Amino acid sequence: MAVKPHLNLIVTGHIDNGKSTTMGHFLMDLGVVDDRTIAAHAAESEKTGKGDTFKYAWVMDNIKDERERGITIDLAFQKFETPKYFFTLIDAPGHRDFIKNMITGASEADAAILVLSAKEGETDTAIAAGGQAREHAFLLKTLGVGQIIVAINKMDAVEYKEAAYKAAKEKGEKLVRSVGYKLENVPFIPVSGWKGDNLVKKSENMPWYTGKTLIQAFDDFTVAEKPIGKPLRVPIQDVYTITGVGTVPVGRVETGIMKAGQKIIVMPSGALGEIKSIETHHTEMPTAEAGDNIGFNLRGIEKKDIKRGDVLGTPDAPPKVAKEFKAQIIVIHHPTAIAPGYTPVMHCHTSQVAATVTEFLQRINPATGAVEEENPKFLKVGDAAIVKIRPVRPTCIETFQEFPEMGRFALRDMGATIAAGIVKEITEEYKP
Ligand SMILES: Nc1nc2c(ncn2[C@@H]2O[C@H](COP(=O)(O)OP(=O)(O)OP(=O)(O)O)[C@@H](O)[C@H]2O)c(=O)[nH]1
Repeated sequence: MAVKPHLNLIVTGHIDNGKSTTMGHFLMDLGVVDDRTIAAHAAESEKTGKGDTFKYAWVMDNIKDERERGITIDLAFQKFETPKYFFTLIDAPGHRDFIKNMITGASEADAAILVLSAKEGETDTAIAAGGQAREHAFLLKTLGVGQIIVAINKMDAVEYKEAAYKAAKEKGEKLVRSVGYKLENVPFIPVSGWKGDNLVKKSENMPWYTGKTLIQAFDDFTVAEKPIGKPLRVPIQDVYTITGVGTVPVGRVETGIMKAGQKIIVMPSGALGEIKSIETHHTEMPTAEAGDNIGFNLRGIEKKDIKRGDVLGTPDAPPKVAKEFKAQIIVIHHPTAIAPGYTPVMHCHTSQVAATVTEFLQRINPATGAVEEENPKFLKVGDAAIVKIRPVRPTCIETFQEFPEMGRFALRDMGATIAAGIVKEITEEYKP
C-alpha cells in the first residue's frame, strides 16, 4: 500500500478565537483523542470555576505545556490522518518560539488554518492593527506558507446565522487579500469548535452553507514538489566526533541531492572534501535528497573546518556567504522602536549570529511593497522596511527568491522575536 504524503499544519489566530477548542474537538471527532481524555479535561476545567468550556482547549494546551517543558509527548496528540494525508500539528503561535521555529525550519509549515471568531467584537480585535490574526496572516505569507484555510469559528454563539458568517468572512477576506493571498485559493468555512459543526461532520445547523467541512478542506491541500533540482544546500545542525568513524556532521538537506563519493565544499571555511557515507535513522543510504535528515561522514574535512551554522554544498555552486545583505523585515515586537545600529541576534537556518541593522533604506507598505518613507529614522511594531544588515562575522545566507529555505531569518533580542525578514540581495559577499 502506498504511504500517504505528510503535511505540517500550523494553527494560527488571535488569542481566544478558539484555536485550541477547534483543533481539540477536531482531534476527538477523528478519534485521535478519546472521550475519556476529554471527560477528564472537562472535570479539570470545572475545578477552575469556568464550567467545562475549556475541555477541548485543554487537549491542545496540554500539548503546548509539555512542549514548553521539553518533554517528549504522546505522538497521538500531535498527529492525525485524513483520507489523503498524514498531518502533524505544529507549534501553535501562542508559543513564544513559534516565529523563530518557523523561520529556522525547526517546524516548517506546509499549510495553515487561521481561526477567526464570528463574534463581531472578537473578529474586529483579531484583524485590527496589532491583532494576532493580522500578524499571523502576514507572517504566513512572508514565510512562504502558500496554502491557508480560514475557519470562521463560534458560529453557535451567533445563532448559526448566515449574515453573521458573511460579515466575519468579509473582514477575513479583506485581511488575507491585504497580505497577498489570492482569495479564490482560500476556503472559508463556518465552524463551531465548541459544538463540532463542520469540523469532521457536516453541520445541520447551517443549511445555508453548502461548502466543505474542515477535514474535506484539509484534503484539498497539495504537497509541494521537493526542490531536488537545485544546487545542494545542507545547513549543519551539529558536528559529532565518533570514535572509529571520525567527524560526523548532521543536518537536513534543504535543496538538491547528496551522494556518497561526491565532492563537496563547506562554507564559510571553503574547506574541500568528499562524502564518504550517508545515514539516516542508523541505516546507510547511497543518496539523500531535499527534506531528508541525515548524518554523514566526510573525507578531507577537519573538525575545525565545520560547525553548526555552516552550509555544505558542491564546489561548482557553493553556498553564498554574506558580509552584508539587503533584506525586507517586519517588526513584530518591540517595547519602543528600533533605530539604525541596532544589533540583535539573527537566526537563519541553523545559524545564530549577532547582526547589526546598519541602514534603514525605506519603510514600505507590508502588503503592497509601495514605498511610504525614504530613510526612516526608526521602525516600530507593524512597520515593514527594506534595510541593510551586517552580521558580525560572514554568514551563510541566500536570497529568498533563489533558496526560500535559507533566505529567511528572525531577529531576536531579550528572548523575543523582534522582527522577521527575507533576504533580497547579498550586497557584499565573502570569499574564503
Ligand atoms: N461559543 C463558543 N465558544 C468557543 C468556541 N471555540 C472556543 N470557544 C471559547 O472561547 C474561549 C477561548 O478558546 P480557546 O480554544 O482557548 O482559544 P485559543 O484561540 O486557543 O486561545 P489561546 O490558546 O489562548 O490563544 C474558551 O472559553 C472557549 O470555550 C466556539 O466554537 N463557540
